[in-house]
Amino acid sequence: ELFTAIAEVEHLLETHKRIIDDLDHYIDKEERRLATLKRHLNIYKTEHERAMEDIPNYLGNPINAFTLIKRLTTDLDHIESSIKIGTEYIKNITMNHEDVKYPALEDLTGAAQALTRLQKTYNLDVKDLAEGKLNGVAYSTPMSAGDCYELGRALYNERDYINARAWMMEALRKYEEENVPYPFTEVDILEYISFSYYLLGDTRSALEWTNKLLAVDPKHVRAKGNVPHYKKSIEEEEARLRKERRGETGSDEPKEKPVEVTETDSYAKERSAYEALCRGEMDIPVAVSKRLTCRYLTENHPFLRLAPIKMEMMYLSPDVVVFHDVLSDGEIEQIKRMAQPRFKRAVVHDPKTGELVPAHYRISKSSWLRDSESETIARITRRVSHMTGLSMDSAEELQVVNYGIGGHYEPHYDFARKRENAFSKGSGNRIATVLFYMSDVAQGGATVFTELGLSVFPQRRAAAFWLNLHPSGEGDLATRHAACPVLQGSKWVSNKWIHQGGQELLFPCNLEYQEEGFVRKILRPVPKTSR
Ligand SMILES: O=C(O)CCC(=O)C(=O)O
Ligand SMILES: [Fe+2]
Repeated sequence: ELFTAIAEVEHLLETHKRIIDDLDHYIDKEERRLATLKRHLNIYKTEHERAMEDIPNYLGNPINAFTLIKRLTTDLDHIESSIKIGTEYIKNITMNHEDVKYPALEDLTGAAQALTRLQKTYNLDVKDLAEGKLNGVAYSTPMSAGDCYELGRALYNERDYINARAWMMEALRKYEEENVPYPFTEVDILEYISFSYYLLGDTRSALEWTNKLLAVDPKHVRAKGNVPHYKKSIEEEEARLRKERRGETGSDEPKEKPVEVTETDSYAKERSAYEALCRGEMDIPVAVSKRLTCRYLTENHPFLRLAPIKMEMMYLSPDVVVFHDVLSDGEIEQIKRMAQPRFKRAVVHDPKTGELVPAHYRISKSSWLRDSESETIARITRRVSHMTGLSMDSAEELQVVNYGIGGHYEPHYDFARKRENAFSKGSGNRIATVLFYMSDVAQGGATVFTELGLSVFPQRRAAAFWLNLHPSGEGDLATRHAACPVLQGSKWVSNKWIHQGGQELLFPCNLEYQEEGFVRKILRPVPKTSR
């Protein structure tokens, strides 16, 4: 599960370095198969140097992270099998190094899925990505035919035939250009392309590509076997179409079904808003934006008179606020140092079993820090109280999160929707969220509010704040939000979730819905007369 946090992928560079050393030694001893080995070694070396120049920037690039994992999984298998020739020394590279971490095939799949997620969310062109370009600008080393093939294979095994086909097409193009020996052949690529077409229901194209395959290898048994099968299903399809054109539908069903709004429709609508927001393509309504202001917050606590907090309104009703420069660089480094050794892959509640399980829609690693562990953490909790005017009596510990390769968290609410979950700890539901940004993110990684049409891009040292509940205590559905996939960079955040318990006197509940200026009211704005 290395792929679920970029900070963990960094360990692989040590492993990466070991492999370089071993291979170097081996080449001194053995001259056979030198061509293949040297090619691999050169890639490892160049990439490693590039990585060492600026590790966070290098690993923050998901293509680099993918190819790094690939070099340490499937490429390594190929290396091992191509150098079997009597060298006990190098036979088991992976066995000699028990002290370093190796990625597993699951990491390769995770990284491949991440690339597809990024490609879909940010409308990236497969060809550009394969060339190592992002929005036309150089982004990473161009991918090789082998990289594209391995990515296509991982996607095929995940049954993502559309993307598998797109990457296999790139593999084919590069294979023809590169002219280097690979453990797979052009025929293998052609076979993946035709199977993908077939499985996508495009039998004509499947047949066309099978014929291309047979032109290269006329004896290919599986391909020869498939041709009559494809032809038959094309004929059947044509017969059905002819029949339909003659008006013989063969059933009494009405031709046009009534339009219903289904769950899938609302899912698709949210999905497209989510992706557009991630790309920063949506603006909030002018009626809201023209009323947005910034000011210094000085009133919540006497301490703020000495150190006012810069407060920027991002949305009104429900209010979303960003406080600027509320963490220091030293605090951020200390939080990361404390959190990382305890990282666990993020889990979500399985609504069926109620158990905590890893999920593809939340790719990150996280851990929890208590106030009692360090004065820094306790100070940050006090600052949250000053910032928000809320009691920390029932707040959760500080949750520290690092996102993985293409890491994200799909649209969700922070409050518990089931009564039994909302009151399980006796402290009530999560009334408010303070989300600290502990890194800038070069590209992607916005926090987006799908109901509001609001994108908040991370700014190191800032914190976003909003209330999740109406004054009545009911969850505010307008607070639905998500963390967009990280396109470039390593995104670190921490969450402080504040509960209802302890706010009773500060902030009495009533039966109203989230009213105008709810957050602004808690933050006790300067009275109008003094403005
Ligand atoms: O990382 C983000 O931008 C949002 C994270 C989030 O919503 C959560 O952890 O609940
Ligand atoms: Fe959240």
